[in-house]
Amino acid sequence: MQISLNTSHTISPSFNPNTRIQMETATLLILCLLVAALFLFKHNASSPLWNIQGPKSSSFILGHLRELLQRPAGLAEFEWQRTYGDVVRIRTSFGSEQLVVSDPKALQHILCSGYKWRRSPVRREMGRLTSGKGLGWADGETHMRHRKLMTPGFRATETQKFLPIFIACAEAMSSEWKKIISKSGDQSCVFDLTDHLSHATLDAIGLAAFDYDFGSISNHENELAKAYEGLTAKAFRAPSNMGLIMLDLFRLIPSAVMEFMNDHNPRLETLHHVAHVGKGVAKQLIAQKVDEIEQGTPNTDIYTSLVQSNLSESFKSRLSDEELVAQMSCRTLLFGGHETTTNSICWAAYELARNTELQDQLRTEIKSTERKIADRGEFEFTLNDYEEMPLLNAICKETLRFHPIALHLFRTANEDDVIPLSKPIVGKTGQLITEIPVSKGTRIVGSCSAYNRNLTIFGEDAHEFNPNRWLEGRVKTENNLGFPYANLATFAAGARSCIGWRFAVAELQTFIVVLLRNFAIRDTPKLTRIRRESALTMVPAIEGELDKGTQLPIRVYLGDS
Ligand code: HEM
Repeated sequence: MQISLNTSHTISPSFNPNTRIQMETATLLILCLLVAALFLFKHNASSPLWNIQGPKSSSFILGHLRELLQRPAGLAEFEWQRTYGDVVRIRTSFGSEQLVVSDPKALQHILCSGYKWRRSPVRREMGRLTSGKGLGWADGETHMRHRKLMTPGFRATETQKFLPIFIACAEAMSSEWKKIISKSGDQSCVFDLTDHLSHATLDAIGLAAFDYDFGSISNHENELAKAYEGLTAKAFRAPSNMGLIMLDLFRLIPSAVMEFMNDHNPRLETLHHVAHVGKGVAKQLIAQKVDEIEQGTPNTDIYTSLVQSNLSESFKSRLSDEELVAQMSCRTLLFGGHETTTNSICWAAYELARNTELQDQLRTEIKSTERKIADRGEFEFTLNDYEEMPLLNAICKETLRFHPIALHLFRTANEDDVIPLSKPIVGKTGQLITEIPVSKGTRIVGSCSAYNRNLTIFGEDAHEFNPNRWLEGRVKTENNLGFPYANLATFAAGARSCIGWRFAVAELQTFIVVLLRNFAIRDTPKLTRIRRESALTMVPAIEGELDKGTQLPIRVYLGDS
């Protein structure tokens, strides 16, 4: 996840107080960075990680940051994993070091250690920028308090209640498509799925999480929906080299200074605007929910559940109004639950569009389940029906394995620790290393994409998209290391694992079912140039057209052929 920190904007010659604040901020920043670089240089001279192997870096200033964050998603990690094993030492800015970890036991140890390993300060700051001081920002005790209050809204029983919303949103998008296709003359149209799905999933999260109707499938005028339009493309994109260095060194700057600089950074105006509009809507919603609860007519949305559990907590454990507002703003629920599902559905559609045989097999499974539902006198799918559809589940699992949209989990050791390994790695001295002692402050990046290609767990063909591995029972799940879904790292694990994973899986299942019962989807020539781009989430883009942002052009036919 990166914030674009392009520094090429021009400074107006006319003096004004804002300009002075910006210049002072820039000077302060440069000074801080110089001191930081000097500190790092001295600090890294004697590293306890000296025996861990990793690639040579061609740049002292940038280390491997470009390979990790500017190349197509996952490629560098796959190469490093193949060459050096499941723990690799890389360089970041000014010779600093970081471990890239895809070893299952090591990841489980780090992610499930309570708060022994913390989210990095820069990632927390991103959480604050996108959602205020909500769950994504909170740490330690505060995080535990936020998480406890939010959990009831995400249980399996709640997810079942959201299914009609997901179906309605997917059907509304399909109706729009049918209208457009019927006017086209040849029974088919090319749709950019990133755009259409983004509207449909925004409506779904709005209704399920807040009982708030963005109505964005048919109407693009809602202020909050407009603020969200293309947010990832506008605010988050692959950072420049300078952006990479600053992101890496920000960890050495006191958080109050970092917050001040970001709050006054005109480049982050889009995020400030979204936060401002989101806060206004959140305040209205809190008042409405409290009112409904007091009248004895509470809704079933996630936010009502949060306000309800908050009211029932002892005063000391309650969230403040500011914290409740933060849960509503973008990252916490809207961001957490919008772009993530949009892109996962896109990747499933991409795979299905390129494999018509698989698509036909799945359509047969959908039709046979529809007959079963009709036989019991009902009309719509339930979570149980999805559960009993082996191919649907295999495709969802394989999509989430092969295309994990949250690529990296950044963590910093909060105390000295020893990381255990599932499989020894060979040290620089040729010795086998079975555990890695690390000191407080050690930084790791957990690689979801590399873990999800682990040959021992997922099979020798782990680098191929093949749903059959799940149908044939070839995936090792018996030693599940705490990952919430299918032994995949896609939703992380432990105290900070994805709170919305059930929601995400049910929404993915629903959109696939509704798409295939209404349409046949097919490849377009541009799909041969698809690139997995690392923005805030892993998004589809077209090689040679990266400046156009996210794109997934798919040909859609009415009916099933
Ligand atoms: C396919 C879809 C999704 C994927 C792959 C995904 C993945 C993740 C991952 C990897 C994390 C941990 C990030 C870290 O610790 O650095 C996370 C956290 C989170 N996710 Fe998701 N997510 C998805 C959908 C959702 C949905 C639908 C919601 C809400 C409706 C949601 C809400 C959250 C929240 C609130 C957190 C922060 C949890 C905490 O810090 O305690 N996510 N997600």
